[in-house]
Amino acid sequence: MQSQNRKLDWEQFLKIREEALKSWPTGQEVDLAEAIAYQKQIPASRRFGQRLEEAKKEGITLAQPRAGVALVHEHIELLRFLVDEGGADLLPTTIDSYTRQNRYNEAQAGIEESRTVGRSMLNGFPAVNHGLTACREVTEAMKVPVQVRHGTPDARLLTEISLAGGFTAYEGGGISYNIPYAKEVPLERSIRDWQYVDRLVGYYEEQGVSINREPFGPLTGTLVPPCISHAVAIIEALLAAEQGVKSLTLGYGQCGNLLQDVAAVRSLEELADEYLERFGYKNVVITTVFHQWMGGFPQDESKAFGVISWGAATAAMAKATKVIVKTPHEALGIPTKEANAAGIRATKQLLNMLKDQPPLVNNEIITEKELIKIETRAILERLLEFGEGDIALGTVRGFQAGVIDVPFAPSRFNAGRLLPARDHNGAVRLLDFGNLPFGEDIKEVHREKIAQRGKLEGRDPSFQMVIDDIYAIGKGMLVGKPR
Ligand SMILES: CCC[C@H]1O[C@@H](n2cnc3c(N)ncnc32)[C@H](O)[C@@H]1O
Repeated sequence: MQSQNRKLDWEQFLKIREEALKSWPTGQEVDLAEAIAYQKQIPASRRFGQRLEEAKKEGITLAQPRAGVALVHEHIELLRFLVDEGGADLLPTTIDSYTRQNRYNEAQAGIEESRTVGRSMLNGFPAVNHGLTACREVTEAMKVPVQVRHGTPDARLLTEISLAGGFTAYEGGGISYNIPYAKEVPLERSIRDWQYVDRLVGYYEEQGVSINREPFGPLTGTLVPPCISHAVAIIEALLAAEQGVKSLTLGYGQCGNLLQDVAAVRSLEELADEYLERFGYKNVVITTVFHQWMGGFPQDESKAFGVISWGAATAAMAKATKVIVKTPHEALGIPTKEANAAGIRATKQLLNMLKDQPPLVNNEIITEKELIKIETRAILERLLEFGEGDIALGTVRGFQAGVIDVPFAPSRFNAGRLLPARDHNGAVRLLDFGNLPFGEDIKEVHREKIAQRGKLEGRDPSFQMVIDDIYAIGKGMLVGKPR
C-alpha cells in the first residue's frame, strides 16, 4: 500500500500491535498502561531527553559509547564500568544482529552458548529474548540515562519491550535502519513499520512520558556527503513528528575536514528547525549528535586514539549536543570494556578542554553551511514534488529515481550511483552526482574542487580517488593521495 506521512489511527495501531506482540513470547509481557506508569516513575536523572536538553542549554557536548553483550548481568557490569571508569555521560544498549533481523531463535541460541562458554557470543544485548523485566533490571541499575541502539528494519516488538523496559531513548528510522542495513526490505515496509515505532512514542508523549528519538545519521558511514545524511535525517524527523514525537536528536557522521563537519552540524539543526516549522510541527526539541569517524580505522591503538580525539574535538567545536564514541579496538571488532572506557576518557579529555572555548565560526564555515543547505533543500524539494507534497510517498519514489541515493548502501532499493571523493582539503565532494537534482552551479563547485586535487596530485579525478579515500584514514591519512 502506498506510503503516506499521516498519523497512524489509534485503532489501526492497536490491530497491528496485536500481531507485533505475538512475534515472540516476551511480547505478551507488555501491558501499555503498566508500561506508561512504570516510565512515569523513572527519575529525571535517568531521562535521556531531559539530559540532552540540559546539555544544549549549557552548550556542552555529552559523550556516549556503543556497548552491548549477550547476558544481563555482564551487560549491567559493562555499562557500569563505562560510567565509572570511562566517564560516559549517556549510555547505550547496543542490540545484537540476530535481534535486528527478528531472528529470535538464533538470539536464544546465542544466549545459551554465552552461558556455556562464559563470554558473549552475541555482538549485542538481545533485549527481545531477555524481555522487559531484564530490561528494567538493566535500566534501574544505571545512574545515567540509557538508549537502545540497533539497526532493525522491523523494530516494532523491540520498541514495545524497550520502552516498557525503561529505556528513555531509541535510535533508528525507516530509511536509516533499512537502506544501510538490509538488501531486500522495501522502503514502503520499513517506513510503515517505523511509523508504528514513532506512533508508539507519540502515544507515550501524549500520556506525559517523553521518549527521545534519534534517526541514524551516518548511514553507511563511508564518505556520505552531508546533504545525503541531512536529507534522510530531515525526512525521518518529519515522519516522527507526524506521529507525535517531540524529542528528536538528529545525527551526522564525521567526514574529517573540520570546516565541513562544523558546517554540517550547524546546518543540520537549522534545516530541521526550518522544515519542522514549515510543516507545522510545534514544540519539537531538536538536539544533534556527531558520530566519530565511522569508516575504516587504523589497527595501531595510538593512531586510533588520534582518530577518536579528532572526532571529539570536532564535535566540541561544532557544539554538537552529544558525540558517539569509538574505541581503539575499532579495527579489531567488539571492544573490551577497558578499550571502550579508554575511548570515552580520551573523548572527554578533549570535550573538557574545548568546552570553555567559543564555537568555531569563519567565512569558510558559513559558505560551506550555505552549500550544504542548498544541496539538502534541492533533494528534499524534489522528493516533495515526487510525493505531491507527501514526504513519505516522495521518499519511496525518490529512491526509485535516484534523486536521493546513499553511497555504498547494500539495499537493492537504493540507486547506488553516487561517487563521493575528497577534495584537496579533505572535504567530501561528489565525483559522480548520479541522479541528484543539483543545478549546474552546485555541480561546478564539486568538479572544481576535485579537479584542483587532481592537479595537485598529478592525476585525473577517477574512481581510484574514491578507493584511496576509503582506505586513507586506516592508513594514517585523511586524503587518499597516491604514494
Ligand atoms: C553503526 C554502528 C557501528 C559501530 O558500532 C560498534 N559496535 C557494534 N556493536 C558493538 C558492541 N556490542 N559494543 C561496542 N561497540 C559496538 C562497532 O564497533 C562500530 O564502531
